[in-house]
Amino acid sequence: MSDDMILHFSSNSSNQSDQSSKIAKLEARLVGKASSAVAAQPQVQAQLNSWSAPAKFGGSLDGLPDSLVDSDDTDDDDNGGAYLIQANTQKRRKVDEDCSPTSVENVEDGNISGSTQQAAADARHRTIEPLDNNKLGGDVNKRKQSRGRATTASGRGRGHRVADQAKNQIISPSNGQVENSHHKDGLFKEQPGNDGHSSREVTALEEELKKSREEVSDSRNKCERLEKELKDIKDYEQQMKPKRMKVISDLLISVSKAERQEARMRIRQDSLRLGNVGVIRAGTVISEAWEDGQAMKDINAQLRSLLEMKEAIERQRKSLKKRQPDKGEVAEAEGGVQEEDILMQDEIFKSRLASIKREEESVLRERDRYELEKGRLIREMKRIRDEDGSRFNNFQILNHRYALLNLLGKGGFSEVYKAFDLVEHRYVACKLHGLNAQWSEEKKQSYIRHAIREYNIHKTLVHRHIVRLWDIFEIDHNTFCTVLEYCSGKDLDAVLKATPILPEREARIIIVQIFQGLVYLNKRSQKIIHYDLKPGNVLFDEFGVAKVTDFGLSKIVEDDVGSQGMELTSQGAGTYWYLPPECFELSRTPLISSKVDVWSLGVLLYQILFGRRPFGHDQSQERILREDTIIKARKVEFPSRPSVSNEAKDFIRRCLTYNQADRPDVLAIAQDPYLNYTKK
Ligand SMILES: Nc1ncnc2c1ncn2[C@@H]1O[C@H](COP(=O)(O)OP(=O)(O)OP(=O)(O)O)[C@@H](O)[C@H]1O
Repeated sequence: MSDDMILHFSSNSSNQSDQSSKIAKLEARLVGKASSAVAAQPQVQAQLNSWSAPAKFGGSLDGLPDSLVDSDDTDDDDNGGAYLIQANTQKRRKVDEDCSPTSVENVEDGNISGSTQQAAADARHRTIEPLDNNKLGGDVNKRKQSRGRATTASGRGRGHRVADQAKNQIISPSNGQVENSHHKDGLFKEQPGNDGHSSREVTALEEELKKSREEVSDSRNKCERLEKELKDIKDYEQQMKPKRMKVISDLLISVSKAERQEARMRIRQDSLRLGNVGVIRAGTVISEAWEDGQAMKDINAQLRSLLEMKEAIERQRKSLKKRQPDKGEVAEAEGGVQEEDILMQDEIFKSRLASIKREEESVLRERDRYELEKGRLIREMKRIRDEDGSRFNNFQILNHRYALLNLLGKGGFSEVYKAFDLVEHRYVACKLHGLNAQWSEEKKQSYIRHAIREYNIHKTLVHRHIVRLWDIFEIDHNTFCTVLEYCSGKDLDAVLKATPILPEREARIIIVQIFQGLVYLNKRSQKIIHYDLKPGNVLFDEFGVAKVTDFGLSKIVEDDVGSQGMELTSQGAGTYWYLPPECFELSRTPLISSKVDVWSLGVLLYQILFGRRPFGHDQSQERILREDTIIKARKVEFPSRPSVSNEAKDFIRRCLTYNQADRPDVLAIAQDPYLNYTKK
């Protein structure tokens, strides 16, 4: 070992006073025996060989020159931090036991400096680090890297051989015991003062390790306990699920039963007031006819009596006129008094007729109100009759999750039930599509294809103003069900039947919402024409939000469609009052676009504002077709009452532009100021 190296060790010494005095002593000796230092070299080398051993345990070679650092010692890394600490602890304990003052003397005699001993203390100190920092693996790896770097820098010189030798002295892989004959020989000794300190440290570390082990074991137990608890809860949940479903559906069923009872009771009461369907026999023919209830009878009686009164007064007036004196009689009648009486009497009759007219108007208004109530009653009667005749009226649970409650209404080929989704816990509308058993297999397949097509279009639509379609499933060979977002408000058709004219403000906000839904349909990559916009296909939720439904006739606009639009292949379908002229063209296959929906909304707004449709209001579908009503609908006329803003009329005119090419499409009309709600 060179003097440099010895000096290097000296420079690594701590500031402990006893160590320092030893260093000073040793340095003095080294200076005095410069020549003997060379002779002493092999001995120092031997001692260093043994010294490097403890450094190995804690990876505490940092203080050593690069040439002494071993890059091949991967064993400790592989065994992991805990093993390393254990080995270190055992090693240190052994070192503590082996160290005695005598051996220190020997070291001094052998010209090793106190700094070497300090390096050993440093090494011990560093071996504690991994435990203190609680990151054993990381520290080991770091040291491994630093050792790797050191080797690259210095190459495998003499220091390497020293480290190799040290490595051989470190741990028996089988039991982690230190195998260093030098220790046994007492070559490596420690100061007595440090001895007590180290053993306290070791004890503390051992206790800490024990505690950590206990904590690990506790955590493991806790983990197992929690896993078991979780499993129990899951099992319990699984067990409870059907029970909970049963309780919820039982409650819903009892509420629905009460609602059914109430609905039937209300019908009975209203029937007494408004009327009922009676059976009329005419020979062998039995037919149904409406029989007015008491309130209607009273109103009609009132109207009749007013009419009779009116007629009586009219008769009186006529006879009064007959009694009017001629010129000769007037002269006889003392200055025309009789004439004045007649004039007065006529004035009294006129006044009475005017008051009868007012009364009559009031009764007629009341009768109109009753007529609306009667209409609602007739619809409710029909609903109840449909519900009673439905095969789904016994509160079935469909597809293991949809609890059918009460019938909402019946369409052409479907029944719509209010239902409760027992999985998502929300109300839904189950639309039950029944195929007619009499239909040919081909017709059934065509209907199913059509419904699946509708489902595929509708299911992708997610918008506030479009009714969501949640699910579809088969019930049996002839029936399948689509599950829709439930809209608890009425549909617009029912609203208009109850209140045929809405204030412009309310009408406008309904139309704006529908247009927003249409804009969504036209901004998708796959544009959609609804094609069947009418009051019955606009639903309201509980907050009055309008939503478009029924995509049964809707068309997907393919990408390659020209500017004129796509071909209308299903001509004849739809509700004629709401379809534009191009849909009735017979000379060629019509080309259609979103302008169809713009026209329909123009008709809808007109109807909401004026209580009637602009074209063919009183005509049947068949007559509209026969008389080319829509083909002739070149100009829209507005009634003088109710009064409606010019903006609304202009907007309707734009929607009802006869010429398809001049009519704006959905995205263009969406920019119209009438649909814009920003503050002016
Ligand atoms: N999602 C829904 N939420 C609440 N009620 C609904 C829903 N869908 C339909 N209804 C109601 O169910 C009834 C029947 O609906 P359906 O769509 O079958 O009628 P329709 O349009 O007259 O029939 P079709 O489309 O077969 O001609 C209507 O009164 C409608 O208001």
